[in-house]
Amino acid sequence: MTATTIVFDLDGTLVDTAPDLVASLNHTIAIKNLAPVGYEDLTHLVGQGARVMIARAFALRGSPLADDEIPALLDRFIAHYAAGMPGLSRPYPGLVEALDRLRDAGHLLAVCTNKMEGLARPLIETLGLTRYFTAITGGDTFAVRKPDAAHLTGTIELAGGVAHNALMIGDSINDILAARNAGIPSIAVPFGYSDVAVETLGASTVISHFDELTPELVERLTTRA
Ligand SMILES: O=C(O)COP(=O)(O)O
Ligand SMILES: [Mg+2]
Repeated sequence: MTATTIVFDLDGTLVDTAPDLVASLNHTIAIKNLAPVGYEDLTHLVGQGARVMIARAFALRGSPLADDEIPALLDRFIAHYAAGMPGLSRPYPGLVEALDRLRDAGHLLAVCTNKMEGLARPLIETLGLTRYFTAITGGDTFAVRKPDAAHLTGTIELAGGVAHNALMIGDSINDILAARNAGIPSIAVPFGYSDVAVETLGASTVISHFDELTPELVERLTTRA
């Protein structure tokens, strides 16, 4: 079996970060006395990094931000989120076993997230997962981010792999589109933060638990006819 680069999205795929994202977002919008957002709002807010999430939350509460207000609020979010890490965030069930299994099969593992790299790395570190990944890139690592193919292909290259033998696993349209834009097969997971049913995202397949993520599945999805 040849080494495939298996690239994971972070928020809603590797780790259930929702409680901490919501808490830090509510800490941020509380500065203008806005009503807190809930988990059900998160699927419409998350996906393009903290800056966009903050802007969307203020707009959702009827108080859209001027561009020059965003940097200070982003700092407020980052300080709160970084101080609480890992908070209530936990890897999804079966993840660690799947990472062990895939690594033992000789595959390269990487993270490609639209979260800022400076938040993604310490989160992965505090959860004890850094050692699995040969590359971790964020929404601000390159000039572009998911769904741009170059974020994904740049991650694969940093991981020491090749785009023609790679697989993307994610919870949202940005992940599946980035894979499609790069000509890479993809797996969608339904336990994350998609605002639509993951079956409609156009992934190569859907798995509902990491127990299903086996070397055999990787082989099947990456072997070209
Ligand atoms: O933090 C975000 O907005 C998105 O993060 P993800 O790309 O890991 O899902
Ligand atoms: Mg995600």
